[in-house]
Amino acid sequence: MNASTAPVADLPEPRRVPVALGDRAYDILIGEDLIRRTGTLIRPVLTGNRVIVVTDETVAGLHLNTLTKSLDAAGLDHTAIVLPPGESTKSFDRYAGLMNELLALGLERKTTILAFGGGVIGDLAGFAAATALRGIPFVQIPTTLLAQVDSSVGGKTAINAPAGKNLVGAFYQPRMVLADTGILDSLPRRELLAGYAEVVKYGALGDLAFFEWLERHGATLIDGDPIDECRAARAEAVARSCAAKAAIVAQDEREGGLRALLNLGHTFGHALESRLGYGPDLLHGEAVAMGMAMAFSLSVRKGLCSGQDAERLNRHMASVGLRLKPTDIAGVDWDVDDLIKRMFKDKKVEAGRITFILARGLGDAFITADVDEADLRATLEDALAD
Ligand SMILES: NC(=O)c1ccc[n+]([C@@H]2O[C@H](COP(=O)([O-])OP(=O)(O)OC[C@H]3O[C@@H](n4cnc5c(N)ncnc54)[C@H](O)[C@@H]3O)[C@@H](O)[C@H]2O)c1
Ligand SMILES: O=C(O)C(=O)C[C@@H](O)[C@H](O)[C@H](O)COP(=O)(O)O
Ligand SMILES: [Zn+2]
Repeated sequence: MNASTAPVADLPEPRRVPVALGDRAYDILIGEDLIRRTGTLIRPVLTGNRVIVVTDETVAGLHLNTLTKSLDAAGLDHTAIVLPPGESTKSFDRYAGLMNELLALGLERKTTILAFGGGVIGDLAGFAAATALRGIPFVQIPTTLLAQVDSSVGGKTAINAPAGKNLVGAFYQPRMVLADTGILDSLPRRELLAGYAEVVKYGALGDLAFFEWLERHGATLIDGDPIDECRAARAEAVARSCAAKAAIVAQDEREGGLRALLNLGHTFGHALESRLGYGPDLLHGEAVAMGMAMAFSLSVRKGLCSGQDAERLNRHMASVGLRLKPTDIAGVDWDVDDLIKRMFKDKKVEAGRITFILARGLGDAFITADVDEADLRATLEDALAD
């Protein structure tokens, strides 16, 4: 019997990846058909009987009914707040609107927020949970590949500011993460690809064997053919990515050092996103792919990494359809000085120096502030050349 029609009682146990954070520890549950079981699965981490689902219009249209049925079946009292989809929802205005709606619903300290959507919903609803009544519990139910492999794990919550990406936020851990890999079937290819960039990031930053696995299975994972292999590859990629992220977060929850490795590609990528005003022309994951290409290019320029490794990374990303250069986006007048200014808004700037994540090779990234402006400028000029 196909898993999606099997009685809930007959469904296999999800895989569990623990995030070992002492009194803030939690599990990431990964598998198919978890949305249908949400009520039962989250029960052990709820402190009360009431949940408020925060989601976006697209996810609500496709999947909210399945989720609310499972909450009903578990006897939970629930309400949903539905926001517009897209990066522009991670804004001061939407945050204020969401907080007012939550407060109007009369939430209490034992009310749990369920962040049901991609990284935008997870980051915004997580920040709302961190700040409502000085912190109420929340559960991440990520529905994009990007959110399942990255944003739902580790407790970074934030909104964007005109000055830069994720500049207003909090470290605030969820009580549980429920990653239903079957829900990725409805995700558009462009969004899958954007999430795939963050998957490649784990291989590129610290796990050459995982990168090699992605070279073999990436196309199947994205294109869904054959379907059984695709499902297995998606579940494996989510589990390996979550395990990689959990291992780093458990050692450095608040990015005192090591965690900055997870920012590979982001110092460049965030500057590109902010230049485009967080609009639909450049998704976060797409910016990360371009940013990783630039980070490796800078590493090669500094004589740290072989050109072959940088080419191999780019070849793999291009082979699945990821764009590698900002100039692949039509109609943007890029400016090197403007991008450098934006890079100085990065949260990793220390004593006026940008911190970079560079690489000695595939699977061997490291953190450094030792970059000359001339090398940075030349890297950006190269990336912006046609
Ligand atoms: N907190 C972190 O550690 C962290 C990590 C990585 C990225 N992020 C943030 O995550 C955000 C990007 O997240 P994203 O890529 O998930 O984008 P997103 O939340 O905008 O979702 C992408 C699109 O897919 C739609 N969608 C979601 N699930 C769907 C489904 N199952 N079927 C069909 N459509 C679906 C959404 O409505 C949206 O239009 C960025 O703001 C980024 O900064 C945060
Ligand atoms: O979890 C982390 O740490 C990351 O850096 C993951 C990134 O993929 C993510 O985009 C994160 O939001 C970027 O962090 P920021 O601190 O640069 O905003
Ligand atoms: Zn990211």
